[in-house]
Amino acid sequence: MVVLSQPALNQFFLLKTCKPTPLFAGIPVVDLTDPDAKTHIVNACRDFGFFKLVNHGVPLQFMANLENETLGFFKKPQSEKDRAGPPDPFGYGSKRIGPNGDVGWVEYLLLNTNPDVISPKSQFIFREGPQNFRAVVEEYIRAVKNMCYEVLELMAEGLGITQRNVLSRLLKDEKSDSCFRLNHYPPCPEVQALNGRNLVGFGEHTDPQIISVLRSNSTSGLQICLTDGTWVSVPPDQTSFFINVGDTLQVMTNGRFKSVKHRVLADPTKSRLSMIYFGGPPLCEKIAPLPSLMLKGEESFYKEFTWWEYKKAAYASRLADNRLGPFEKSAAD
Ligand SMILES: C=C1C[C@]23C[C@@]1(O)CC[C@H]2[C@@]12CC[C@H](O)[C@@](C)(C(=O)O1)[C@H]2[C@@H]3C(=O)O
Ligand SMILES: O=C(O)CCC(=O)C(=O)O
Ligand SMILES: [Fe+2]
Repeated sequence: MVVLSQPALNQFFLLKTCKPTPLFAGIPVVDLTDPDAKTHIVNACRDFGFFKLVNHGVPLQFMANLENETLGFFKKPQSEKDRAGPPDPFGYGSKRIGPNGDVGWVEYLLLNTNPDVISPKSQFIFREGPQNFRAVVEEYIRAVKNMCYEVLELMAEGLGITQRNVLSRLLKDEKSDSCFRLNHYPPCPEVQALNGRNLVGFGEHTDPQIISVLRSNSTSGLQICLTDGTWVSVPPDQTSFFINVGDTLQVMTNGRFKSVKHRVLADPTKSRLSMIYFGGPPLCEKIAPLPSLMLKGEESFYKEFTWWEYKKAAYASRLADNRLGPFEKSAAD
């Protein structure tokens, strides 16, 4: 990515004045090998929509392999990377996020997670990319998906649902509409001259899917919004995963879990690399509160919709929009 002068930064990127947010020590930590993991998962999803997962069983070597290969891709000349774009929705993108005018200090690759439906653009990326790229992406995704199924099965148990696979089956389905994102936030030395203002790497938003599984290098930048509206910085941990509740899981739990609002700020000196698996249901899946969770007489807070309908609306929205708003039932419904 090119270096921009300060006036150019001011013009092009959404800069916000915000107080420094110290690293937050209260992020819930779930140990996947803990016999009480299911309870901790449910409590964390209820109170934060977010948690850190340790002892997850995904080999650290898979993370390191993917990080190395990905850095190899982002180090290529801009003209070569651009040949893997635009991200419509899959492919290479730089500074522009989504189709509706959002921008950020980030470059990224968006990929489909289903190796059978690998898009021509992804094939191109893997053919032109670093030597081993496709192999390490697939190795990583396979391991993360399996770990994610376990998290969702523990979540169902923790919610008191007897059908353990009620959530995981949606991601295991061969038609699951999941995707994978590799984000690179180059260091931005100009940030230091911004008088306490921050440069947005990836603007505030919630993830539309069921669940997101994030791993980053040791550069901070990720922030989450707590239920009282305060933003806190997540201490990075390159050996762990961070799990986000997505909008779809909020609906499926009838609001018991809330999708977490999050964002990334650019760092003046260090580059951040993150890899995120977004687990979504099949396009035709009806999204509604899980019947096995609903108490007697409890009504859904949401109109019924399919994932395809929600996804279509999401891709017509701006990053910071409240995407679930139009799907909430009003008094008249
Ligand atoms: C501005 C946008 C980018 C996004 C599609 C959208 O119109 C609204 C949701 C955004 C988001 C956030 C989570 C994931 O990073 C993502 C891939 C997704 O599924 O929804 C992005 C979309 C994107 O970058 O295309
Ligand atoms: O890159 C990150 O750390 C988070 C990015 C993110 O929230 C997203 O891609 O949806
Ligand atoms: Fe996100």
